[in-house]
Amino acid sequence: LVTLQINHRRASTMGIPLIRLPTDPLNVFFQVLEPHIFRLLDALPISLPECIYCLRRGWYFKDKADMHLKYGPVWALVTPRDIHVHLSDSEAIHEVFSRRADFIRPSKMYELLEVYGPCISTADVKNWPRHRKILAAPFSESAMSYVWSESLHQTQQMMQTWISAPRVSSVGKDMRTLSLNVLAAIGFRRSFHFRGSNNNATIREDGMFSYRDALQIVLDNVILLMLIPRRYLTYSWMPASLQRIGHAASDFKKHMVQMLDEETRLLSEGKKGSGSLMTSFIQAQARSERSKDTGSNAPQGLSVDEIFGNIFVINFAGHDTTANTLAFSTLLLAAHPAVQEWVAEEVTSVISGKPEEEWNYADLFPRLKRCQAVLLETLRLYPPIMALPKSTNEYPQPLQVGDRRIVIPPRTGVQPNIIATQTHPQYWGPDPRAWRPSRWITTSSGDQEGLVTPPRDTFLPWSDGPQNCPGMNFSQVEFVAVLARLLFRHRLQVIKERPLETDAEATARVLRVVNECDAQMLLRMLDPDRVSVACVPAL
Ligand code: HEM
Repeated sequence: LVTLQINHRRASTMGIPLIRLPTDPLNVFFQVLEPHIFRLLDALPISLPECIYCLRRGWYFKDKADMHLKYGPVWALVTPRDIHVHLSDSEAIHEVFSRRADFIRPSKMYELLEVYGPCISTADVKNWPRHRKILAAPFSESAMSYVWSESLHQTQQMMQTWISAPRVSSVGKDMRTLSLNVLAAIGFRRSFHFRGSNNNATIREDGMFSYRDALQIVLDNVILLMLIPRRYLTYSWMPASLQRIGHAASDFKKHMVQMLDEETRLLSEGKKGSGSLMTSFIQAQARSERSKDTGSNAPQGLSVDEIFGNIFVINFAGHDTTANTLAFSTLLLAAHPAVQEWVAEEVTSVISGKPEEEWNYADLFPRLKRCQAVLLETLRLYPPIMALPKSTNEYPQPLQVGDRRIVIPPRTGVQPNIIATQTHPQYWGPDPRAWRPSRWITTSSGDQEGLVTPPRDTFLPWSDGPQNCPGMNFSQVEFVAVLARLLFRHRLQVIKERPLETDAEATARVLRVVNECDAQMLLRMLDPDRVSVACVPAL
C-alpha cells in the first residue's frame, strides 16, 4: 500500500488518467497464480473492475483500443512496483522509438534470453549498436532469396502431407515445423525434410541430435531452458524427459561450436564459407576487425559467447512470431473463401504458368501485393507482440502527446500499445476490428495495384525506429512464398462439424477459435486444432 501510494504520487505529476492495480502484472508470484485467479473470477456473475481487468495476461487482445477510447491517447497503470504509461498516439509512439537513449529497452526483463550468451536483446544502450551491426549481416537480399526458395520447398512438402489426408491434422503444429525448417535451413545452410506433426526427433548415429532437431527441442522448451541452466537438466537423476531437453540444448551448442570452428578455418584459408548464419557472423566480424585496424570508429565485433547468444535469439525471435502469424492467416483464409479467390487471382496472374523452379524471388515477391496484404492485415489484428516495454532512463523525459506535453518521471515504464494503435478507429476507420486484407490495396497510382502506406507508426507489428525487428523482410518473404504456393492450385476448406452446419455457422465457429487467444510471451490461439481444415484442389 505504501509503495502503491508513493508511485501514485509520482505518476500524478504527469496529469494523465491513472488506474491503481493491487499488484504488478510482472510480479512472478502473481504470474504463477494468475490463470487460477482468473478461472475463479470468470465464474462470478460480475464484470471485472479495471483494476482487475488489466491484470489478466494478454488483456490487450480483448481490449483492442477500448481503454484508449475511454481514457485518451495516454494513461497509466500504477502498481506497487512501477508505473506503466500506455500510449496509442502514433506521433508520441514515434518519438519513443526514435529517442533510443531516452526511452530504453528494459534489458533486465530480457535477461532470461541469455540461454547461450549475451545477445542483442539484452545489450545496454552502449553495446547495442555493436550487436546490431553484426546482426544485420544474415538478413541481406541474397539471404532473402534463399528464404524464398526454402519456404517454397517446405510448403510444397507440407502440402503433400496435407493433400494426401482427408484433413490437416494440425495447422498450428505444421506451421511451427515449416517455420523451424526455414530457420534451420538458413542457420545451417542445409534443407531439412518436412516431417508432419507427429514425427518425433531422433538421435543420429554419432549420438547427437541433428541441428534441426536440437533447435526444435530447444525452442519447444524455451521457457524451461530460460529458468533452469541446461547442465542441470542433463544430470542422471533428472527425469528422462528433462535429460532429453538438456542433451538437445547441449547438442545445439556443440553444433554452433563446430560451425564456428569450420567457418573460422575456411576464412583463414581464404575460402568462401558454407553460407550459414555462422558464415555471415564470422565474415561481418572479420570486416569489423579490419575496420578497427584501419583506425575507423566503427563499433567492435562480438565475443564468441555473444555470437552464440545472437544465433539463439534470431531463432527464438523468428520462430513463433512467423509460425503463429501463418497459423492465424491459414484459419482466417479458410473462414473467408472469397479472400482466397481474390489472392489466388493475383497468384495465377503473377506466376503466369511458370514452373515452380522458375519462381524467382526478385521477380515475383514484390508483385504479390495481395499476399502481402493478407500478412499485414493479420498482423494488424493479431500482432505477436501487443505492447512493447520501454522505460525512461534516469532523467525525466518530456513527451508531446497530441496537443499536450507531459513529463514522464525517471525509470518509468512506457508501453507503446501496438494493438490499440492498430485497431483505433481514428486511424483505421469505422470497422477497425474487421479482417479485410483488401483495405491494404490501392490503385491510386494507375492500373497497377500497390500497397497502402498507413500514416507513420499507426501500424508497427515489427516495432519501429533503430531497434525495430531485423527479421521483418525475412518474415514477409517467408509468408508470401508460403501463401502463394498454398493458393496457387489449392484452397483451404473448413470441415463441417455436423452435416447440417451452414457456411455462416462454420465461419462463425472458426472466428471464435481464432479469437480465443492467450499471450504466453507472444499472442497465440488457445487451441487452433479445434478447427479441422482440408486442403483441396482449386476448381
Ligand atoms: C511476423 C513476424 C515477426 C514479428 C511480428 C516480429 C516482431 C518483432 C518486434 C516487435 C521486435 C522488437 C522487440 C523489442 O523491442 O523488444 C522484434 C525484434 C527482433 N526480431 Fe522480430 N518479428 C518477426 C519475425 C522475425 C524473424 C523471422 C526474425 C529472424 C529470423 C526476427 C528477429 C528479431 C530479432 C533478432 C529481434 C531483436 C532486435 C533488437 O533487439 O534490436 N524477427 N521482432
